[in-house]
Amino acid sequence: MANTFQVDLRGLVDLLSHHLYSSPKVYLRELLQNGVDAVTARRAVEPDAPASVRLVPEGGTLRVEDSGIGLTEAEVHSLLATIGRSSKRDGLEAARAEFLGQFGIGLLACFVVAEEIRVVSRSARDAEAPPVEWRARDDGSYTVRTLPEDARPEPGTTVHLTARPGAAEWLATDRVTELARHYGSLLPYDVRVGDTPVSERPAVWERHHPGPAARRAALARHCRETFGFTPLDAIELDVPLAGLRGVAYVLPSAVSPAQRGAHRVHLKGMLLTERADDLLPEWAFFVRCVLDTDSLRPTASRENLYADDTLAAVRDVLGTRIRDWLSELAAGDQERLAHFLSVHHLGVKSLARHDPEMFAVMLPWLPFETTEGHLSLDEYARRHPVIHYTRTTEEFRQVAAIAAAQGVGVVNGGYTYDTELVELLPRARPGTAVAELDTDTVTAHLDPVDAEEELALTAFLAVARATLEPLGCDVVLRAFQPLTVPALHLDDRQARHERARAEEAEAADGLWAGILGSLRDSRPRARLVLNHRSPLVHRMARAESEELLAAAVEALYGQALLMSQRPLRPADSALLNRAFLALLDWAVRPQAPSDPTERPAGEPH
Ligand SMILES: Nc1ncnc2c1ncn2[C@@H]1O[C@H](COP(=O)(O)OP(=O)(O)OP(=O)(O)O)[C@@H](O)[C@H]1O
Repeated sequence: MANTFQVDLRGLVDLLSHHLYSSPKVYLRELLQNGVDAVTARRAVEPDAPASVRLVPEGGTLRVEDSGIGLTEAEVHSLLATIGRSSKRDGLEAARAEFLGQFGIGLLACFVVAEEIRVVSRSARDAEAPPVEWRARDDGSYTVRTLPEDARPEPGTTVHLTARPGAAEWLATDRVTELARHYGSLLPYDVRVGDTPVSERPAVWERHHPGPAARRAALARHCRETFGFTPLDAIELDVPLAGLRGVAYVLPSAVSPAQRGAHRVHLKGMLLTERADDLLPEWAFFVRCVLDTDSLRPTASRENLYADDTLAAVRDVLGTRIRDWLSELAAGDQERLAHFLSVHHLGVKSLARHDPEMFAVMLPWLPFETTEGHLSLDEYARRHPVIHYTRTTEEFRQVAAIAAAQGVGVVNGGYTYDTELVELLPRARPGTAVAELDTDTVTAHLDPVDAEEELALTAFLAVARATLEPLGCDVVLRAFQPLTVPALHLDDRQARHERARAEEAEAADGLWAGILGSLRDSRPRARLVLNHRSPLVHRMARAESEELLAAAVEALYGQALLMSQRPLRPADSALLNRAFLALLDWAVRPQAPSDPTERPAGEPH
């Protein structure tokens, strides 16, 4: 046997009125919306009918009067008293699109602030129908009665709210005015609180301005009032197919790409949400939009947009519009573009990753850190047949100065998106070559040292190799600029990764240790490149004490490691400590006394 659900009315009313919405303030939006929809419905059959919604707050009560379609007694029973029933859903899709409401639950939001809702209505459709009164309490009970003719002579509806204890502030004049302006500033009808108009139509983007400069100033003012910042620029949005108009304001300072924009969306004039975060593609995080549309659908709480195909299509169109604006800047107003990029290059880079056309358009303008300063990749490609890049900033810092001194240009790919973009370059600019900079490339660009000269340093090199062997570091001799750098520590990311893996496996167990032992020699190793042009290296090579030499080599290794800005392993820190103390000791150690009778100071006679 099929049964039907039992509904606990009190629980349902509580759920819909208290838990669906994020704040009590939405009660006012629901009332405004019902009034506006009722006027729309009446004008559909009676185009010249008055179109007004008036809110009258008075000592803990609020009255909302509209000149809309009104209701008959039968409609009151069917529409007001049936949760989930809506007159706005029954018609054709096209007629439905005219209304703001659709779910049949909006009126219940009033129970957040009121303990009783009283509706007095008179139908515009049926001239014979008397006024009717519906009184509902938050326990789910209601009464209906007809009223005498003069209780409401004109068609339309009046909703009376009586504040629940503790909620009177929501019905106070100031609050009602503030909320009515907040939600209703773009509504198409005459909306007033008392006698004060709420509407600010036409919207700033629909107004006529004497010239482009005046228009720009008006938009900037609007942005300050709406969002509290002066925009870098205003991108006008006009998508007739989606019945959408508005503005995207460009933020004057950089924001994190992860922070999704909070956009203001009006639906047929009514403010739907101030926090729409799905309206634009992710990369467009550098703008804040305000717009009015009649095609997007709200969620039931009406505080966000329903993620349907229309929203996806609108997102694409708005993304294209912002992209076109960027291309227009690149083609016509490079000063403004440069200013924009100095703040938002990260957003544009993010966009360029997935948009080859945008990448090509922006290539002459997007800045990258290179060994020759901040340059565009186009400029850089003109100077260097091969664009070398590092994947991390740390690698860049390590080799940049040295590579630059040898004439090898390097781009720092360590910043967000940069490696990805450099790797895309050959596609956007066929004929350019890019290559990741590795230790072999760097070493290959350092001048080899004459065999004879190297031979003269054999003893020194042997001590250096023996000293650094336990640290897994090879020693090679090269000649390079600048002279002030005595040694260079080179260590590929990949090499480090391999080594860490091998060390880990080695520590694991006997079987692995055996297998890996046979591979030990093939492990990639770090490299200390000694600079044959460095006077310091030569002085070290002449040191007579092997003990001093070993300490000096360790110090050189430690200094090169510090210069590479890489995190130190415990063994490296220990070595630095040891080398520093050894050199200190050497420096302050008393020289061998020339006169055997001379005693070091402080020693007792
Ligand atoms: N001021 C009004 N004038 C005429 N009819 C009204 C008025 N307010 C409400 N109604 C009728 O009551 C029905 C239910 O209203 P309610 O606000 O609960 O839902 P809705 O507006 O249809 O949809 P939503 O839940 O999306 O707001 C409406 O569909 C409408 O037919």
